[in-house]
Amino acid sequence: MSWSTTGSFLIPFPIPGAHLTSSRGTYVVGQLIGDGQYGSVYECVGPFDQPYALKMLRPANKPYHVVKEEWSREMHRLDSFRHPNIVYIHDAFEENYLFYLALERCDTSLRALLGHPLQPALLVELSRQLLMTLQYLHDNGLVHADLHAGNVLISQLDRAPIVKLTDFGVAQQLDGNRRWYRPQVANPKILVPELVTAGYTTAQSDLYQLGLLMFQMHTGQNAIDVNVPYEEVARQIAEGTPRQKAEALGTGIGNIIAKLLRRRDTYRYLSARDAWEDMRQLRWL
Ligand SMILES: Nc1ncnc2c1ncn2[C@@H]1O[C@H](COP(=O)(O)OP(=O)(O)OP(=O)(O)O)[C@@H](O)[C@H]1O
Repeated sequence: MSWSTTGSFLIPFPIPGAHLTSSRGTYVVGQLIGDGQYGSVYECVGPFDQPYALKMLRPANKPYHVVKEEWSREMHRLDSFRHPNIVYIHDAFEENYLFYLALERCDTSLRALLGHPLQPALLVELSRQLLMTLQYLHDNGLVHADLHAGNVLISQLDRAPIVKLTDFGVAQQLDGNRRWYRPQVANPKILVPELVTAGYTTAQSDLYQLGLLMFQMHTGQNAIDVNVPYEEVARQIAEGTPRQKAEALGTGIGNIIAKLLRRRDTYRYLSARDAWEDMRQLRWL
C-alpha cells in the first residue's frame, strides 16, 4: 500500500480493487495510468460499469484546504467548459481526505505518439482540433497555460482521432484583462517568451505552447533543449531558438509553426482562428 503525508496525517492512496463511494454510486479503482505534477490517474469502473479515468489530486504536503480549492477549481472549469474536444467530467467527490475527479477515459495521450514525425494528415487534424479548442477557451476568456503533450488526450485513435484537452489546474480566467501576471512558473518545459521577460501570460501564450507541440509533432524533436537548468531554457526562449528552428525546416507547416513561436505577440498569430486560416491554405491539405 502506498502512503502520503499531509501535515500530521498518513493517508492511504487507493490501490487496485479499492471501492470509492460518491453520491452517484461506487467506483472500483483499477491500475494506475500515470502520475503528473499534481495528481495520479487510475483506470476505474463506475456505478454503471462504465470505464472512467479517475484523477486523484495528490496532497503533496499541501494543507487540506489548498488541495480542496485546487480540486474545486478544476471541477468547476471542466464542468463549465463543455466542448467535444475537452475531456468530460462525470463526477467529483471526496473520500478519506482525498479529492477525486471521474473523467471520461481516453485511449492515450499525445505524449505516447511523439518521438518521431507524425503523418502530415494526423498532424494537421490534431492541430486543427487543438486550435478549435483554444479558440473556444479564448472566446470564453480562459487561458489554459499548461498545453503539453501529456494534457492532450486522444480518443478513437484507431478510427478518427478526437482530441480531448485536459488538466485545467493551471488555467486562468482572464476576467476582462488581457494579461495574467503569474506568481510562479508552473512548467519550465513549456515556458513562453512573455512569461520569461515580463512575468505574464495571455491567450496568445497558448498559441506559443501549441507551436512547441506542433514542432514536436512535425519533427519528432523538441524545439528547445529541456534537459537543462531553468535559466538555460529561459535563455533559449528569450533568444528565439524555437522560432529559428521552425523556420529552418523550410516547410509550409514549419513556417506556420514559426509564426506561432514568434516572441513578440504583435508578430505571433493573434488568434487560433488566424492560424487555421493559414493552415488550411497549405497545398497538401
Ligand atoms: N481522462 C484520461 N484518460 C486516459 N488517460 C488519462 C486521462 N487523464 C490523464 N491521463 C493520463 O494519466 C497520466 C497522468 O495525468 P496527469 O494529468 O495527472 O499528469 P500529466 O498531464 O502527465 O502531467 P502534469 O499534471 O504535470 O501536467 C498522463 O499520462 C495522462 O495522459
